[in-house]
Parts: sequence; structure tokens; C-alpha cells
Amino acid sequence: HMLPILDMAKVFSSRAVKSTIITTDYHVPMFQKAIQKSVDAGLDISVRGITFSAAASGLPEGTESLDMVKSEEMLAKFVLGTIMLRDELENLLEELRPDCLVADMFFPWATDAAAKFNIPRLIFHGTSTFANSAGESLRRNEPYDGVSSDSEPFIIPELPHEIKMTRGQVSLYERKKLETETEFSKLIKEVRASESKCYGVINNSFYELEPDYVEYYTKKLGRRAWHVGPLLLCNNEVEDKAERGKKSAIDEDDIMQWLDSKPQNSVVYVCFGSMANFTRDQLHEIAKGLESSDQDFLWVVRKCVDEEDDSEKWFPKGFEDRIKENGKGLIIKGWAPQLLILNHESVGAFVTHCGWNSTLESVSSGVPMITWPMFAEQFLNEKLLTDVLKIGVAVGATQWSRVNVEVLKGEKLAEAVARVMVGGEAVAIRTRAKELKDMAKAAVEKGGSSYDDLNSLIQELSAYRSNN
Ligand SMILES: O=c1ccn([C@@H]2O[C@H](COP(=O)(O)OP(=O)(O)O[C@H]3O[C@H](CO)[C@@H](O)[C@H](O)[C@H]3O)[C@@H](O)[C@H]2O)c(=O)[nH]1
Repeated sequence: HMLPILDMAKVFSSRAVKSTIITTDYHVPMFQKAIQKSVDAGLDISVRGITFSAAASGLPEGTESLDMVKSEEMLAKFVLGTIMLRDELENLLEELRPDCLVADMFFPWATDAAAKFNIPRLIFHGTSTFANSAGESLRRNEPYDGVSSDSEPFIIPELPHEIKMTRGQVSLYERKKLETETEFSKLIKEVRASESKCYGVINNSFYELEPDYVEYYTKKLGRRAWHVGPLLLCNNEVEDKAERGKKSAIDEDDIMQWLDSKPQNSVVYVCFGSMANFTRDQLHEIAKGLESSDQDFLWVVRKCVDEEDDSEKWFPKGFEDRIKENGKGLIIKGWAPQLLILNHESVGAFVTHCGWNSTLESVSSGVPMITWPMFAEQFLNEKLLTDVLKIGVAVGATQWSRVNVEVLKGEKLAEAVARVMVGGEAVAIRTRAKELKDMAKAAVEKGGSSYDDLNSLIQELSAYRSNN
């Protein structure tokens, strides 16, 4: 959740509030570089590091972030490693004495750490209010208990819309049938419990995107929450959009030139976030599907889980040469400047794993989605896009899994691409997506819902400081 946290610090600072980003030493230079322009522009924002000890957690030296965690065993150690950050965090709180601590959802212990110094702790939730609401209903009602198989649909109870999903799409950490508790499932439980214990929740979403769920979350579930997104919209300049997180694997100008050569709304952009890895069979099918869709495409390929990095072995025969020759496709192996790409007018659809940051970036750019969720809360975000907002078409993923277990046929991808790119349905989807883009922009502008919600939060925090 580093990118939205960074954006949040910038947004807070733009309201005359001093922000200090606390991260691990390894990530300090990245944050430092990312805030430099804001600092030069006079914003009061800085970065402080605390030490994550991979060795003390039993992890291989150099394990510094979640995308380096490859197994359940490593995940357990990683979770324990984050808990060990508490002492250093407390030292910093003692030194800095902030008026408030905003800590990511994955640090439930931060509430007690802040309480020691009489500081309110806010949870930063990096996902949709829909997913938080539907997730809570699933946990309370366990509707998947009554079905006979992983593929039989059930309705998520009590929600404002009739939302159907299958047991296979429910997170393994949440499913009751998970017999042995893991460190991660324990953490998830603590995360949920901390929601009602902390001062409140900051959601990177905006009221107009999911009004029924903001109401549900705050009124029905009784959470104190502020909706202040999309935070990414604080990145106005091309450079801010270009280098988010990592350096692009190929020259940005080359990507832009390729996109410039394509008509408006004609390119299908394909990228599955910072963590998802596919098997080579699945990558092979994606390549087949994209080629047979006959649309132009820009595909960001991360490492293959089979440790088979030689793409020649899994691309269909002659694939790379063909797409180079006919100009139909561009492949980026590694990191892509996603925000810049989604903002380009030639991009007409986004094949996404429904990570919330990617989703918000697509919404804010007015780009319809082809949804291919894999793990975390991605299947819930998919339902918001396909069943509530109707700006996405599902490829048809059925299996929740941190490692890619399901191989979806290329034809399924090609069918979903056709629905979003051509014909009457495509026009309706695109029209709705463009309307949401305007709403997102209006929400963060002066007088917009997110702008005002952040104002109320800052006012409340000031009052808290005066009274305590
Ligand atoms: O080549 C790349 C790949 C990713 N990104 C950026 O990286 C971020 C990826 O975030 P997201 O789409 O949210 O995916 P994950 O990295 O998978 O995010 C995790 O965190 C999200 C926020 O809580 C959850 O919604 C997801 O389910 C969970 O997997 C986005 O800002 C992308 O623009 C790039 O810029 N270039």
C-alpha cells in the first residue's frame, strides 16, 4: 500500500498539515525521491526509517516487502517481522509526538502503540468500501456454509444490492473450513477487530462511487470512516504519474510513442498489479486470447511462477515476432508506468486483477475493465465493477488463490475483450466509465465530497488535540 500512503501524505500536507511518512530503511530512498518535488514546492512532508530485520524474522536476507514473499511459511515470518517494528515505531512517536497516527490495516498493534502516547490511531484501508462491507457480511453470516460445492452461487446477505458469488471465490483465510490457523489468518482477524477499536478509518474511495456502501459501512456497520479518495489524483504532473514505485522496464517515451500511434480507445492494457504471478500455461493462454481478440494490446508481464523466465518457452510459437511485425502488441517485461498508460487516450480497456489501486486508477481515467481477480479482496472488487457499477466484464475466474491454480482459456479473455471493446454494450460501459471519471475528479476538487471529508477529519483531529 506504499503508493496510496505516499499520496495520502501529500494530500494531508497540501492542507497545511505536517506529514511524516514512517517506512522501513530499505524504502526510505524511494519515498524520499517521490516527495522531493512536494518538498521543493513548500509542502511540510518528510520521511523517517525504522529497521525491518529479515534475519530476526527468519527470512532470507534482503526480504523487504510483500512482493518478495513466495510461500505461506515466508508470509508467517513476514507478519512476525512487522510486529517487531513496534518498539522502533514507539520510539519515533515519543520523539515526534504527532497529533494522529495513520497506520495501514496490516498493523493492528499500532492502535495500542498510539494509545500509549494518547494519540488517535486511524486505519488506512487500501480497498473499496464495498469490499469492506461485503467482507464483513461474509464473516458474520458465512453464507457459503449452506452451499453444496465451491461453484454453487450464494447471495451475500444484507447488502444494498443482490450480489452473488461462489465459495471458490471467497478468501481461504476467511472461509470457516480453514482448519489450521496461520499467522496471516490470525493477523486478518486482528485487523478486523481493530476496526472497531481505533479512532476511525480512512478509505481511499469517494462517496459518489459507492454511496450505498458508504451508508452501509458507516450507518449499518457503525464504522467511523472518512472517504478521501481517489488519492492518486494528487499526481497532476506527467513525472508524478510516470515514476510510481519503480522505474519503468522500458523507456517511457517509447511506450508513449507506441500509444500515440494508436486510435482513441483502441488499446487493451493488461497488467496484474505488483504481486500476482501466473503459471506458464496461463501466460500462454493470455497470449493466445490477446492475439485472437484482434485488438491492439499493451501487456505487462511479470515473472512466471514456474521459474521459467524464458518467455520463448511459453509464448505461442512466433508470437513476439508476429506482434512486433504487425504492430498489434507491445510487451513490457517488468514494471510499467501504469498511471501514465491509463491516462493515455488510446487505452480503451484494462485487463486487471481488481487490486484497488489499479481499479481506482482505471476509474479515474475513465477506462472500462475486464476483470480477472485472483486473491485478497479482488473477487469482491470485481462484483462492485461488474454487478454494481457495470463498468467491467468478468473473464470468469472462479478460484481464490494466492498462487495461480486456475488456467482460464484464451477464448474467455477474447470474449470479454470483445464485449468491452465492440458493440452496443461496449458503448454503454464506456459512457458510464467516463461519467465516473468526471465524478472522481469533482470529488477531490475544492467543495467535492472527498475534499470536504478530509477537511472534517482534520477539524476533528484538531479538536481532539485541544481537548486532550
Ligand atoms: O507494472 C506495474 C504494476 C503495478 N503498478 C502500480 O502498482 C499498484 C498496484 O496496486 P493494486 O492494483 O492495488 O494491486 P496489488 O499490488 O496486487 O495490491 C494489493 O493491495 C491492494 C490494496 O489494498 C488490494 O486491493 C489488492 O487486492 C492487493 O493485492 C498500482 O498503483 C499500479 O499502478 C505499476 O505502476 N506498474
